Amino acid sequence: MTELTALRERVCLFARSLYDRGLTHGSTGNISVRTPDGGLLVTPTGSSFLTLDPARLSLFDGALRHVDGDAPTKEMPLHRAFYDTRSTAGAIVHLHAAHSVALSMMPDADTDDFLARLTPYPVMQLGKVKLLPYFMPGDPAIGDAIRGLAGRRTAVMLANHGPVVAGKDLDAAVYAMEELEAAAQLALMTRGLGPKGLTDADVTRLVRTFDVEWDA
Ligand SMILES: O=C(CO)COP(=O)(O)O
Ligand SMILES: [Zn+2]
Repeated sequence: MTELTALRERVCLFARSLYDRGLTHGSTGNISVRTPDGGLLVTPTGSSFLTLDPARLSLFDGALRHVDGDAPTKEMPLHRAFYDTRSTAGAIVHLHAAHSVALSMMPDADTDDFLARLTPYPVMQLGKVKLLPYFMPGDPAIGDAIRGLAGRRTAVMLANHGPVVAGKDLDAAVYAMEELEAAAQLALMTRGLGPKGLTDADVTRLVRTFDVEWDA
């Protein structure tokens, strides 16, 4: 099996797993991943994570021209913006994950630091998550907003829509996305109950120990 064939299957495996756990639904969500030759493998627009066909994923060459497979996600501007501003990005995952979306609509949401610091892994895998305003799905302005962050954030939350996470590879992007959604769920579960979160000293230690990119 070639590296590209294995990557096609891994995209579909993760997509199916995310779908099966209700982390996105219907034909929502999209994934892109760098190919060994510097191109991209992207989930097709209108496709469901339940039934992705590895052979029909959209393939882009190193010059990011569409060369094979179905038409790509309409969120290409968003994916491109992350790759253009974060040289370390090897994969991008976007979902319509319910707890994150619910938290994005709270009137007191912190737009610069979306997730309360309740547990260590979101700090370690996401750093600070920026809450961006609502845009229509597919609006190129989402890409402009991500470019405006100049590569300082690994994850953004699109208000009333869904999270987007960049990772060094597909596994890292998926795991970090799972942390984002789990952290949003914990924030909602403990909302109004005065949970004892991590201290600033705990966060500083995590950032230093795990070499977290921290946009102060
Ligand atoms: O989540 C989505 C839009 O934001 C899904 O769109 P696509 O089917 O074009 O990937
Ligand atoms: Zn979406």
